[in-house]
Amino acid sequence: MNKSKHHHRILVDLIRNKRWHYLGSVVAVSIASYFMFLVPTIGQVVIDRVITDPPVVSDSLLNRLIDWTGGAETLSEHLWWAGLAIVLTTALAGAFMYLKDYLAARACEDTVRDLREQLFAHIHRLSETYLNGADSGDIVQRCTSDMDTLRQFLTMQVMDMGRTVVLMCIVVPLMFMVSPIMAGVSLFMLPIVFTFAWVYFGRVKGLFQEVDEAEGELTTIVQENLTGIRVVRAFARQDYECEKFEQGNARYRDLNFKLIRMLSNFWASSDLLCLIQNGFVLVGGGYLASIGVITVGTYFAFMLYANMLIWPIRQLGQQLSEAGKATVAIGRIQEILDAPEESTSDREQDIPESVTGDIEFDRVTFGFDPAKPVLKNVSFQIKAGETIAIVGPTGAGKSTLIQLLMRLHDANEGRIRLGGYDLTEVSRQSVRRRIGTLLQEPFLFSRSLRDNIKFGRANASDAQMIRSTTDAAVHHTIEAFQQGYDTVIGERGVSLSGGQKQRVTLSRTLLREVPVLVLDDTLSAVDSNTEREILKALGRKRGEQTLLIITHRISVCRQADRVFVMQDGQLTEQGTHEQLQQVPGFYQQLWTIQSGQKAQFEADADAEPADLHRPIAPVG
Ligand SMILES: Nc1ncnc2c1ncn2[C@@H]1O[C@H](COP(=O)(O)OP(=O)(O)OP(=O)(O)O)[C@@H](O)[C@H]1O
Repeated sequence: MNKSKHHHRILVDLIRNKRWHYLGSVVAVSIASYFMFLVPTIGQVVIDRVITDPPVVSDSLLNRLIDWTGGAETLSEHLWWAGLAIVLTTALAGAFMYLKDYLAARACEDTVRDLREQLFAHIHRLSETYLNGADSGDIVQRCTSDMDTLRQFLTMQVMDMGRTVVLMCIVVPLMFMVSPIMAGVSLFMLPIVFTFAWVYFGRVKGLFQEVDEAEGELTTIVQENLTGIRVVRAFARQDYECEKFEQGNARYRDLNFKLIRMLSNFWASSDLLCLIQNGFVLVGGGYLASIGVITVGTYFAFMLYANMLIWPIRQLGQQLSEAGKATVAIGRIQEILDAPEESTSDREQDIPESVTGDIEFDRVTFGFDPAKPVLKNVSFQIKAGETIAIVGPTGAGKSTLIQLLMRLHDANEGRIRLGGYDLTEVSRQSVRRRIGTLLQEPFLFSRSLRDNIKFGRANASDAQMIRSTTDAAVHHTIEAFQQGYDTVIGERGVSLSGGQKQRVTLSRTLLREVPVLVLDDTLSAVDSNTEREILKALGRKRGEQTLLIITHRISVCRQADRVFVMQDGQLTEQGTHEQLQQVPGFYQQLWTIQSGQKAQFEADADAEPADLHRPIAPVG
């Protein structure tokens, strides 16, 4: 399908939901336009009947109204009636314009809100593969600045364009009915003004885009510097980053300056064109009135009609050519909406709350690129309540194994079962609700500690929350904060240390009381005392939950019922710590290195403290 047609269809679908509001605003603007047309007409009739000598009488509705109220004499005695009529008609035009603005704003804002919600919900359903490859800054830009471009287009430009078109459709035929020759004089510059604006803005469009891109680049620099400010400081690269920002900033200023210059040229030249049009009406109409082709009243009315149309037409040229910007924005939004969601099937049901923590991998093979498997024919069974430590070199596939268990991806081959349920036959959401995970990188929201901890179980009581923070060895730390659990933590929890963040996220996971708990290298960021406390707390729950701990530490493996060794996507060893340390292989090597390091550390610790201050013997 033609891409831009596809984009327009999305817009049409959204607008269709609010069609009555849009229709109402079109009706309102039509009525307002008619009243706006009526104002000069009242002036025209008054001039022709009361001021002109001899009076000019036509068969119009207004003339008949004057006759009905007592004729021109009565009107000249009560000229304020005409003034009042003009005020009332203007007020009615204003009221209908207000109604049109109200209905249109409601419709447009609702349309954009619907689209925003649709987009946000879709982002939550996007596939893991898409999210892994996506640039989050770009997605944020599409959800905010592109959405705003679209909002402005719908709420302002479309409405103004619609108003101009309706005005033209109503006023132009009426002008021709009043005086075809004056209509010709008043309108002949209109196509020129429109074309000038259209062509000019078509040419400036590229510059608009350049300004947008320069602004985007500047935003990216600021965003990156804020996120990575500690790295910049650590490498003492502030000057370099400031210089980079200055370059981008200067480019942005230069482009904006160029744009403003070009726009000033446009406004000045188009003003001139519009004034030439007014001049034609002034001179041409005056001449036609002087030779009696039109009445003085008609001359007066057309001076106002011409002004009513020429300025909006100038804007219309600009708006139409700028509509391209909105088309680009909706195209970019549509690209996200078209991105693949996590797959679901009709057979999927929710896994029951009471599911046990038995896990089975049955000849599972998986690769992000199926041609290059990351997990190769992995099989194992874990009984509910077992504690399993998973070790292996970096990149062996340990985290990927957990991602498959959580159905972030589906296996290319083989079956994975949780509590006997084949994961492909149950909904992803329900699987994730039954597994508590602690990721390598702790993430906290910029909310209070209470909100963060209760994130996975909003209805938990404070007592339950405190039990989980105590288990995670962080309760006393939180209590020491001035506002305790109500302490609001900065973006990504910057006011907490790495270990504290890790423990808060652990308490958040512990609070969920799920049959399976996964710690993905979580303990590496805490000191050995905290590790011991956490393991002790987890030990108290031993047998209640299946616990999978990805780790590099033998001290953790010793506490596990079994140890799995992953190497190059395969499960190469499994058994208890005691069994595996006897078998030559990866685990034995790990144990040898770490127990050797421990022995060395203990020997150093036992050494005479004076040794540290022993004078260094001269070399040679
Ligand atoms: N999203 C992804 N897309 C493509 N390849 C990936 C992706 N995530 C991981 N990989 C690759 O899959 C392999 C296994 O990665 P995984 O994160 O499972 O290793 P790991 O054993 O957990 O390593 P570590 O101990 O360093 O965390 C690696 O070669 C990695 O490069």
